[in-house]
Amino acid sequence: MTDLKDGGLKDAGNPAVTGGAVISAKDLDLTFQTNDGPVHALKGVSLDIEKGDFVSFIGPSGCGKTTFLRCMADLEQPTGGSITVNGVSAAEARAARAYGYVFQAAGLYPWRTIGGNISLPLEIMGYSKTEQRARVARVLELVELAGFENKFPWQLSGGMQQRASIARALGFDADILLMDEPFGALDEIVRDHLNEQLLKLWARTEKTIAFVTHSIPEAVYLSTKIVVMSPRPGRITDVIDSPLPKDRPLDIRETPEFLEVAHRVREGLRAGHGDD
Ligand SMILES: Nc1ncnc2c1ncn2[C@@H]1O[C@H](COP(=O)(O)OP(=O)(O)OP(=O)(O)O)[C@@H](O)[C@H]1O
Repeated sequence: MTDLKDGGLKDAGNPAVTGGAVISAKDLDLTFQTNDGPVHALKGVSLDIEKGDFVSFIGPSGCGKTTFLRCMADLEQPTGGSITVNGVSAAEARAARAYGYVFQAAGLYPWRTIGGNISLPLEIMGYSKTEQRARVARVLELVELAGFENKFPWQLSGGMQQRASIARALGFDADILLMDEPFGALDEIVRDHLNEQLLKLWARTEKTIAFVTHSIPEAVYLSTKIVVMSPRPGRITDVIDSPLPKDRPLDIRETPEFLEVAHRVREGLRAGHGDD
């Protein structure tokens, strides 16, 4: 399922971001043609994601969150509107390896060690062995998996495997990380811990992150901006700029500010349902 070319990150400097949005969608539409007729997945979706933003997408199942992320990654072609990534088309950004993509399932090759999995895209891109080793060590340290390089995926817990998959997506130093429900399959305690680690990683690396989730607390805890989507055809019904400080201990989730944002997200989800 995981295409490593898609999970890779580009090497050269980012193209043409000169102050504008890192990701900019304008009036995006996507209709899939299926045997059962057209499926209208996205309708009139417009959004700007600025450099350094942590943007979460939340909405009911089938509302087009993954489809939108895949449009950013040039893995789906919109049937209307436009999208730019780093100031160029999604296709050009993909060719320049502008982003790392983390899937819901870690998608690690069981016959390769953790280090081997992380270095695979680097190998494909022709990095020297020395450079590969240095990069693997650096990203493993970033996801707090230093020392696990020679383990095989099955020797790691689900949460550790997901961290390894994040490390793989960090290998090329792209400034954009696209994450599709990376922690959806994990239990709550592990998820809390990974949420904390992801925030630290984001603060350290200053990446721009687009993150799909079903969890209101996860969206509110992680994001600088929360995008609420409606049931199909997926539209954006609310964009909430988080008032929470960047530094967020887990117990911030019990503060009135946090609960207020969570309430607004919940209301947005309800209102979206009401439109149908
Ligand atoms: N390749 C495809 N061909 C046909 N229909 C598709 C395709 N990909 C997605 N869809 C449909 O488009 C709609 C949006 O799907 P998408 O996966 O983007 O939703 P989602 O919000 O990410 O859902 P979930 O939260 O369940 O993962 C769904 O109705 C889905 O069945």
